[in-house]
Amino acid sequence: MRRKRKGSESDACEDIQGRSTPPRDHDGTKASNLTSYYSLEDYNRINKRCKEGAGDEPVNSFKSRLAGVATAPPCGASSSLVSPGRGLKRKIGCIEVATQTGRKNKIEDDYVFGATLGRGKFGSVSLCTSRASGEEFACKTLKKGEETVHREVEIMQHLSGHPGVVTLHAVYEESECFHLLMEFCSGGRLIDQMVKEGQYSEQRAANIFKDVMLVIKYCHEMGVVHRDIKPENILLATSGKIKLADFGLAMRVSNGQTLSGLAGSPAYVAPEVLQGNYSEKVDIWSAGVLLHALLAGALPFQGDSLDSVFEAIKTVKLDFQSGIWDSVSKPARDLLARMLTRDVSARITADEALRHPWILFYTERTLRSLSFKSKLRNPGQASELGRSQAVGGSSLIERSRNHTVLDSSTCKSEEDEECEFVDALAVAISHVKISEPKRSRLCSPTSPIEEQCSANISVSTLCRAF
Ligand SMILES: Nc1ncnc2c1ncn2[C@@H]1O[C@H](COP(=O)(O)OP(=O)(O)OP(=O)(O)O)[C@@H](O)[C@H]1O
Repeated sequence: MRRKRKGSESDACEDIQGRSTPPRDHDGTKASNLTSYYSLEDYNRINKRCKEGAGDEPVNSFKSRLAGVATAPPCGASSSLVSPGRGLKRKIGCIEVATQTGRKNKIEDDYVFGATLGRGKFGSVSLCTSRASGEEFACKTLKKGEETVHREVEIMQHLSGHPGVVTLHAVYEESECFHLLMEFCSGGRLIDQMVKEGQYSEQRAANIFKDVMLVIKYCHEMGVVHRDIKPENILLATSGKIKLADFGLAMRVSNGQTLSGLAGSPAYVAPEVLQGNYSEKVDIWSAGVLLHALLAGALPFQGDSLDSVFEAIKTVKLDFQSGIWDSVSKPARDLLARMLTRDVSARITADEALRHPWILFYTERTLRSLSFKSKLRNPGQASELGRSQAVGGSSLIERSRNHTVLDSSTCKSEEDEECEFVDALAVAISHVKISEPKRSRLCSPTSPIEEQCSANISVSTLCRAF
């Protein structure tokens, strides 16, 4: 499975058993113990090694790398567990012509390498510029020998074309490595924006979240479970639109098939992953953690060590009724509760999340359609009306918190279609049942998590949280 990360295995072993201070990131800055510094595979492998004692098997042996490998069905007929020696060439047979073109050339013949954009577990990502067109790309260089490399390439190719997925343009093969030439996302990572900006307004959170759910829905429809949804893996295009990246842990599944094996990032991992048998719903849980972070400015499940984070994921009862949640609308909290439920069958699907009243209310299409109708009706008043609707939008949610329906007399005309539409939406939202999570969905209740009681989440809290 995944390669050994920074630091030695023995350091990590001590660290996991009694760590109170977070490890240092590759650039020397202190990383939070909730960053995804250790992947679950690292944890699984290190824990196993801690139990078995050092020296049982070489760290990078195939078996040790498989310690965290999901026993998912293979990625298409061509991706069954072939011997690594057969390499990408065999796999590339299922990859479209466009990505094969580079294989004949050396990447340096076609592109000039620039600054390093980031480093991950598998390798580094650099900016590179096309010699022919001057166009910029991101190039991920991966050392050979990892089965996941093949899977990542194949899945990226399988998903390429969707506006929410980082496009894979070409793959160059060298004796030691593969270069994945991808679209360059100049806006950086969502996590960095979140740390900088802190808590998001509901409207902003809903718009980002909707795009995330659209791409998750697409992945699931395409039979792909990402397994590592987190803001570190959500990049921003120049346009500001989100792009899902890093398919290194993604797996293809066919209808009804389940996955097993520890995979993901600790703070975002679904409880059923820790239990060992799971489905695409794990992406919904992780997206719920992301939504929590956007709205509250902090992660829902925290702890001083990986074990305590996992314990929180399995047992903490989230309390959306007080503290910071007083200033968050009930529909938003309702959506969160439906995503962060431990009862997998009760957890909503990506499609259901996209049809949730909170998303419908806040997202661009709804607001744009209102404003468009206004323009058609009364061009002179269009912008004014658009403004008042946008303002009315937040008060509407505000009112729905108190189960009050927008009073149509506040609008200019009773027959005004926009008012009817807004009212209908208000009714829908005010009828959203914000039920307490069912007892059966919860593990033994513990005290509500601390950050939910803190109304003022500062950037420093965020830095710690992430
Ligand atoms: N298309 C891209 N455009 C711009 N930057 C990118 C792009 N792809 C990756 N990066 C940068 O490189 C970093 C590492 O990339 P990526 O997450 O794909 O690698 P990885 O080895 O799989 O990482 P991880 O350790 O998180 O699993 C990203 O966090 C991001 O900062």
